Amino acid sequence: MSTLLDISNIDMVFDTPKGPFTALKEVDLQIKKGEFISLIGHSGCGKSTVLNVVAGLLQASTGGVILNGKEVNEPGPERAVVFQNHSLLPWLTAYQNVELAVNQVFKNKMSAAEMKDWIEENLSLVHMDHAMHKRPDEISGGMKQRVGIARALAMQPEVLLMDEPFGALDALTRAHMQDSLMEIQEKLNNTVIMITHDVDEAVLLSDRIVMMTNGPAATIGEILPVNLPRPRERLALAEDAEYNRLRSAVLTFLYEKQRKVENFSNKSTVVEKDQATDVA
Ligand SMILES: Nc1ncnc2c1ncn2[C@@H]1O[C@H](COP(=O)(O)OP(=O)(O)OP(=O)(O)O)[C@@H](O)[C@H]1O
Repeated sequence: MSTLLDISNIDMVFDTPKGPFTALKEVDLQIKKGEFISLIGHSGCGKSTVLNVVAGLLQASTGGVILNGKEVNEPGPERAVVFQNHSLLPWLTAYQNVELAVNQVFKNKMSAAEMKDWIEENLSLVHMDHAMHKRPDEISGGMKQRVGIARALAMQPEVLLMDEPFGALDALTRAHMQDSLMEIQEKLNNTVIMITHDVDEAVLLSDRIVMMTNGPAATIGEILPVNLPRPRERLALAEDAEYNRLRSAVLTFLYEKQRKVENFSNKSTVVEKDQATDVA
């Protein structure tokens, strides 16, 4: 299959008071339609910078991003972003938050009745149809993230960009959200780039895991294809030899090949291999 999104040889240099800072160096990645890509790497390596360049929120210093043959240089609804913190408008209901995005994209293309059906369809896809007339302060963190995902999906983006979408959720809610996302993915075959710090989440959800080296001048260190059959079921996978091999490969990359020395109160500490599966 041909490339949908071409992240072509990106360098990102930020101007800082101390002079130019090279955050990314020669980041090159081609993504096919329907692929689920995870970006993983230690804190500060440049994952959000990559995502922001694809979103059109940042302009690369060298190289660029091509989506469907067109260069990306500003934000657009064909690249919807889901952030860690839902970013819903607090005075609007779940329905109205999704409506705002749908209006932006489909105003002259759908009738009022079609728009209503479409909004409701997307809210039901994320299992939020029962609470669609509630405001963000009346629903849980997980529910807010569901609305954020519905809002992004309702724009029918060509690429869904997710920056640690479940990072602020408790483990159980997070597992539910991962299952929902796999279910949606199976139905819609979205093209997704997701930043995560969670090794299990990366293996469970991805077709490929893109592992980034530490900055400055961070780049793609290794790409791990995940060929586990779908649908994937977390309990069965816990015992699966291939799942565990992939999980170990990511951990080895992060904690051996890209071992990171942290400075806590003037004391150097190395984040050890078996400490956790959440990347520091
Ligand atoms: N606007 C900016 N100006 C200067 N430096 C920046 C800017 N944005 C990011 N950086 C630097 O670029 C590097 C990469 O940052 P980025 O936020 O992309 O990392 P990250 O991998 O997403 O981190 P985290 O996992 O902690 O969210 C960091 O060293 C950061 O301090």
